[in-house]
Amino acid sequence: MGLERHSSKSSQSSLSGLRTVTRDFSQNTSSSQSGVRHEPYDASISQAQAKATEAKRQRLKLIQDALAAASSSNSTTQPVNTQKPLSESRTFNKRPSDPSLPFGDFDATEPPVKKKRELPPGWKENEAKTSKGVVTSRLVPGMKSTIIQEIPEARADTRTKSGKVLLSQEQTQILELVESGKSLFYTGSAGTGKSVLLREIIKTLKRKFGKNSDVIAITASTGIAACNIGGVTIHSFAGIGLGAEGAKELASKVRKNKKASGRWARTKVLIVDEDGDLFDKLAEIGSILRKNTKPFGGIQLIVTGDFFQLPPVTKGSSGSVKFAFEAKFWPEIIERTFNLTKVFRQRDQEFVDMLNEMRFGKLSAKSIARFKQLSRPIEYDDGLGPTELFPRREEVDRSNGTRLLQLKDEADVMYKAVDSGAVEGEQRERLLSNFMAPKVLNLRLGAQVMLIKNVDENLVNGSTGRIVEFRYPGDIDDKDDPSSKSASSKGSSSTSKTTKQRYPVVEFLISGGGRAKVMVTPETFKVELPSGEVQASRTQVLNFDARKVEAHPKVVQWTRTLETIMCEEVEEDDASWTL
Ligand SMILES: Nc1ncnc2c1ncn2[C@@H]1O[C@H](COP(=O)(O)OP(=O)(O)OP(=O)(O)O)[C@@H](O)[C@H]1O
Repeated sequence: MGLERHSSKSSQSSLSGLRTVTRDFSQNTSSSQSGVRHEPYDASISQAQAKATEAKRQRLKLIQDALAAASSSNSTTQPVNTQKPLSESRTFNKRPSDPSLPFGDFDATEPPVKKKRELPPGWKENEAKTSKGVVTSRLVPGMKSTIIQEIPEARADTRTKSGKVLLSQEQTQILELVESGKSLFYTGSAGTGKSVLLREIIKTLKRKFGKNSDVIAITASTGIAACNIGGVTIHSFAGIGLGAEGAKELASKVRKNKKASGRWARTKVLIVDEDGDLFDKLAEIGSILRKNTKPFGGIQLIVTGDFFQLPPVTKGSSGSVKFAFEAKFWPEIIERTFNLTKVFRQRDQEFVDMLNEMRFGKLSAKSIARFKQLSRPIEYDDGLGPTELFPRREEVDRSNGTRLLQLKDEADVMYKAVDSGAVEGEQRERLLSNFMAPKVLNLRLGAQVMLIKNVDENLVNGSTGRIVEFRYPGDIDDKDDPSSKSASSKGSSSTSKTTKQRYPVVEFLISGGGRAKVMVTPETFKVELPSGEVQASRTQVLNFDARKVEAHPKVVQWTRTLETIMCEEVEEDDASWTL
């Protein structure tokens, strides 16, 4: 069972005073009572029993009266009844007490009404605020007891019983400004709840516009980011393809596209998640198409993201970076810019400070020493080393190359990608250079590899494994080994048995434990227009993953201009704060 029983001091103390009265009904003499055993009649015994029963009844009546009096003078005292889940007996629980409970008519000669442990609809998770945080009680299906867990607010699920998110003050203020129609930008370091706030913004706007919620355009700069927020890429929304042409040219192109021009016409709020490059172009296109001189044609704009985490991709090594906040129209349209400061993800202030220093690219001597302390050889027992992340592709390639050379078995097996697409020449190369799949991939027996496309629920983008052999397609369908299969999302039929090429057979660690031996065959990666036209595609086998992380001096400078919302929430244990 993956659930622990937490019994923190505070939860115990709030239960003090709660007692269990065990009533023994085996002594019941009432003949009308079903289930009573009938003994042979003995008058003397019967008389004594009747006396004892009467005395007991009197005593219990006194107790009952005393309890009733206590109850009326203190409304938070709960009935002494063990039929209810523990959590319901907590004095801070605002749920009304169950009127069907036999408190007022307590009769020791009557067995208690057998009550099924029933929870009101929606009582899966009931939260009550205490001075220390949020108390969450869960009834775990299949378990008899209620798990009571005290979670500090910062770690608690953000949702209340009604499905509402408990936003912090700064998140709430931004949400209110959005609702009032302001165009704004908000950022914040990792874990400050940007995504949580964005989801609430989207929900609130959908409520605001009701049936007309198609006036809200939710976009992100990458497909993955768009997927996460239920949106589309900004390119797809705008209908500008690659967006390489000038604003006027793009506007006339969009005008010919009914769907795209319709989107521009009806949109009232545009949500942009981490986009920099296209800002001015889109601002102009919007104003041309909507015949409104304001940037974006007067559309309300909500921009979010963290420029420290993901600056715009530069064009070529000498290309200068242009952030959205440097755009010509930025000051004209973005009325307020905010920095979220409350960190929800980490509670350790020292760690938050270290991460924050790292974010700004300025580590103190103390933090450097602490990071060095953390450095140690990594132990792993699954035969797979930890994945290394590098900010630059060149560094990834260099590291992969070195690792390959360290493997003494066999020579490299080389895989050349097959490229195609509607665009050609330099433009296609530029598109392809952003792909995870490389043009040429060298592999070797024993190499550790990572899947870069989802195959099924166990083999997903990011699954790691080791090459155990190279084989020709068809050889892998080993009937004696059910774990063997082909890692093509289209199945092994996409590669002919007569192919001269051998492919790597990788032993992957699969989610939920276990391993699977898989032949990895070519997959196609592509960039498509909303119309479905493939701009560029590459068919290739495997490569490592790497995330680019860089701090940029322009962002450091600009961040100083952001507004922070002064909060009164100063609960010590709650969360950490950052600049
Ligand atoms: N108001 C809140 N109350 C409690 N927890 C919250 C709140 N807002 C966010 N969180 C929690 O904090 C964590 C980080 O939130 P989120 O992923 O939205 O941060 P982020 O700023 O988008 O992070 P990143 O920049 O790393 O993507 C999540 O576990 C989330 O549930």
